[in-house]
Amino acid sequence: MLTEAFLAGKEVIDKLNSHNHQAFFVGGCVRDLLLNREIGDIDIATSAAPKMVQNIFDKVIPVGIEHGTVIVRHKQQSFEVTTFRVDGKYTDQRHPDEVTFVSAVDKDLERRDFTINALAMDMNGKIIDLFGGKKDLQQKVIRTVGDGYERFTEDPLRIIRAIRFSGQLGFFIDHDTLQAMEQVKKQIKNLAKERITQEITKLFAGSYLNLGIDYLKRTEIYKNLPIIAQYPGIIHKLPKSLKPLYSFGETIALFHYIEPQVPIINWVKAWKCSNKIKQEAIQLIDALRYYQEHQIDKWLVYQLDSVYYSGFDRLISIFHPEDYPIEPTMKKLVRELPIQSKKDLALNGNHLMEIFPEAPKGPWLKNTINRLEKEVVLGRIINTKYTLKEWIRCNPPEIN
Ligand SMILES: Nc1ccn([C@@H]2O[C@H](COP(=O)(O)OP(=O)(O)OP(=O)(O)O)[C@@H](O)[C@H]2O)c(=O)n1
Ligand SMILES: [Mg+2]
Repeated sequence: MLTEAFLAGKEVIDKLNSHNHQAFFVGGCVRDLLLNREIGDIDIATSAAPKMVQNIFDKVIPVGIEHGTVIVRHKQQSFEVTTFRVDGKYTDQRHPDEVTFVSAVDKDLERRDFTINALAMDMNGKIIDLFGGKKDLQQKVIRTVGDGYERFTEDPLRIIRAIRFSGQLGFFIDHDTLQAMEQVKKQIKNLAKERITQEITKLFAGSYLNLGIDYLKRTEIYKNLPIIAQYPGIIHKLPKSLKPLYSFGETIALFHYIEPQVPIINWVKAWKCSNKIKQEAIQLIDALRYYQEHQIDKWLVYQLDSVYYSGFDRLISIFHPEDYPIEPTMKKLVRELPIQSKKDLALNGNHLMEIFPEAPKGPWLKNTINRLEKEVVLGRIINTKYTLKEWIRCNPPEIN
């Protein structure tokens, strides 16, 4: 079934064709269409040079003209349109030193990583399959296009991509391909860390991640990954049957929970993660630790940002499978919370200073508010000025 995005993509291809240019769907979108999987981004390869593409369409964003790539906006969708190309040598293993644009799709497909990613499809749904990609899709095999050693030295990220695809699709890696991966694996160290993080994020979100992790172990490719290279025991401590984790913050929390010796901040720095991922990992770990001592309660759901509830539940499924799923309980508890934040407390710092007029300002103010907050959230005291004042009189703060 062609999605709306595909139908809009067909119109882009149709328009290029009507200007006498060849154009095809290529890469992951063709693979995923044939596998009946949800389609991510749609890539189009064309014989038209980037300048021509810019002339043909109204809305074109020149994201990587030097590599022949522009983004065409059509019907509110984005299409990465790339001119057929043959890459030159890769001195930095990331950007080819030169890109030669060619007029045929064959050469373009030849430079791609795996047979299952080297399929092209024209606007009538006719597939161009020069390397047995369809057969490999049927047989569930990941195999390089041509010589594996060459493909992996061109871009060693492809080694991790092979493992990522096995974890996403449940495919086995062809024997020669696997050998070539082992030959080139040391070069993974030279890759930009963000690129590795992107692929490993997709691996851990894969439905068959245990297969991918098995490959990481068997090939010892994990010895070339940030942090894991220095703590090789970590990978072996991973639970045997993991469930997919949909964000890298969850994955960091998983690793930190099984190996607390490595601080979260070290993961974040070594894997070049965003602040958002860092916050997510910290919140999830705090919640897991609290859960270990107290189980689920209102304080846990109050402290944990609700966007992380399902991630927390996924970690519970790993570490406390008998308690899974816990998200419904969390959602029920959050609806019953007496307050949503500190601001809702019936007493604030100014009130506290009125109660203790002699006391100087200091950390005691914040500490007292925090204690009140927890008592109220846990339902041990009612959130009224009177009861909070009474509680303070019975539990006078240490003024500091
Ligand atoms: N190191 C790489 C990265 C990409 N490609 C080619 O570029 C296509 C698009 O790359 P990308 O979007 O990164 O991967 P997809 O295969 O599309 O997977 P996803 O669904 O995750 O986007 C791939 O299918 C593959 O043909 C490649 O040959 N070598
Ligand atoms: Mg893609």
